[in-house]
Amino acid sequence: MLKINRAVTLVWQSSPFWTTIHSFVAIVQTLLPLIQLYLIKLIVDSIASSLKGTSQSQNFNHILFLLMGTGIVMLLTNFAAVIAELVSTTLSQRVTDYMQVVLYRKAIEIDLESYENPQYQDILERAKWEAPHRPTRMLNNLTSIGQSALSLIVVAGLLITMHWGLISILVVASMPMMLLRVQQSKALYKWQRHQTELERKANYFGHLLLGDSPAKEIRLFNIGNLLIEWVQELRQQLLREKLALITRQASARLLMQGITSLAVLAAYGFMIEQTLQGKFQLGDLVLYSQALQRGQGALKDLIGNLASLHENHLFLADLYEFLAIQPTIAKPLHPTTVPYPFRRGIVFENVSFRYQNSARFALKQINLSIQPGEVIALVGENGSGKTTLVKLLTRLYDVTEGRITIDGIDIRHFSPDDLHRQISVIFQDYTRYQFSAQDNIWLGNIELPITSDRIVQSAHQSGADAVIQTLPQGYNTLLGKWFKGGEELSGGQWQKIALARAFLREAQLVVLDEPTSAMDAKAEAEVFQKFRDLMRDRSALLITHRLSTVKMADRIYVMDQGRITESGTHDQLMARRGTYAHLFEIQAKHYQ
Ligand SMILES: Nc1ncnc2c1ncn2[C@@H]1O[C@H](COP(=O)(O)OP(=O)(O)OP(=O)(O)O)[C@@H](O)[C@H]1O
Repeated sequence: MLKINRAVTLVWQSSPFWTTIHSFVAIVQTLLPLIQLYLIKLIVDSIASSLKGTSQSQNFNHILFLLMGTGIVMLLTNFAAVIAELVSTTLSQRVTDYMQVVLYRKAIEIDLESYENPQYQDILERAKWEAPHRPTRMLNNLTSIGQSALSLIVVAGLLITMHWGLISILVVASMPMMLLRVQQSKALYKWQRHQTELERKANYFGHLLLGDSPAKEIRLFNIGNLLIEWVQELRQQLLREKLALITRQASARLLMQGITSLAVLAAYGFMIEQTLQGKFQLGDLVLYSQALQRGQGALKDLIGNLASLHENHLFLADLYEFLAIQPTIAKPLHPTTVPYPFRRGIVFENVSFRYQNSARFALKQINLSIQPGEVIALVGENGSGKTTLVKLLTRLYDVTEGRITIDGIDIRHFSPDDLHRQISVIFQDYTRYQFSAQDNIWLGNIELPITSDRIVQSAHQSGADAVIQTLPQGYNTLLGKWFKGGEELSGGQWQKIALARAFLREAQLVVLDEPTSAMDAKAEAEVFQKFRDLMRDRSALLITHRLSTVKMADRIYVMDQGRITESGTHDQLMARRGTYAHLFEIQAKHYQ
């Protein structure tokens, strides 16, 4: 019941106006056929009294009047059906749009960790399927249930005047069907839930075959047909299972329908027998058989809608399951403000970290400090834990052991939004927004006006300005190839744009996780010269495999298998003749 309330609330929240109109039209649609039925009864009565011979012309006028009334009701019924369709389309679109926003809002609140969990992906996938249409369907079920129930009450009142047994036969004969439908809804839900991962896999193939980023590899490795074969197998498996289920369900329904039809036939037989015995007039027979027909229709609708309500209610549980996910990265109730400016800076104290579902620690006993104004570099082999360290610093994940502090305060005491305002990060898998060049940079600090001079300034600092100047509409040029008129950039050019976005943030710490890997050597040297100037009063954390860049850092930390194995300036590390010196010499040799 609670879930039904929630569904109706969601529909109401999406549009109170259209929900009211929808309910009003539904009431009108219920009443009209009943009025029509009543008018027919009056017509039959008048004909009967006319046949008895009392005042035929007066009766004829009366019948004509009733007939006109019936015509108007029929017209109104058609009109109401058209309006109902219009209202229903509008309302369901409003609900779909509203539910999308509800989903988006929840998705941006959930921990990053959830995205790496297949179970979460299943919940998200089901919520995506169900959210847009289930609440409207439930509302429609509820209105139809109300309509059928009202029709049934009126029809039952009529049938009882003939014989109480008629309505009882109808109701009892429908019970098995009702139970069957509920049981079938459960089976369908269970099957669909079970299929989520398979369905998601099939969708993944769609992403590979239709997406723009895999398109190059699919052509060059010539694997398109193979992927199509794989997805066809998956789809066939899904179809086979679904067909088996719906065939089983349809056969069971057919059997039940047979039982109900037999009961209705018996009721008709009873009515004919009563009329033949002279207990009822022919008009009564017409009225009662119409009532029985409508009653049967209403009962069928009622059962169908109750079963469907049950089914929608089961499926909505998936949406509620998604909406109930709470971020584990707790926001403090009374957050401390992030110090401005940093005085002592950032310190990692014995930090260890293990990803959920992972047996080994990605970071072990990390001790590291970044003082105000310092440029720190992190170097190390692939998988040594550099990016993980940044994820902890920005609280995309929380440490497993130890703590990270800013000016001695544990970062868990800050609100994540406040922390993110002070730490600007560009990851190696930064986003290429298919928006204008200006928007791409402005998204780094939306608190600034979109026309701010700082956008161009940041673009200068990252080298993006020179790229943007060559574009047809300068800063207004749409980037990427997804939309008409878009200009595609090279990898290095996109990186410059991403860097400008990071610079715009005016954060006290800028973190660049392999920011220049796609840039040419000249561009990289220029960026870092500007970067040093820019960082005069701010701190920076650089992650890079190019050790020529690392030389400029105030302190370098070398990571290996989740641990810091060396630290110091370039000269100190070279003098130490450890891993860093070894790596540096290997790279230097390539340039000689
Ligand atoms: N989401 C994750 N779930 C589980 N393990 C992860 C996850 N992300 C990374 N790891 C593991 O953590 C370790 C450190 O990964 P990380 O991405 O921090 O390395 P990195 O030093 O940044 O590597 P690279 O130089 O290749 O970018 C690796 O062993 C990796 O397999």
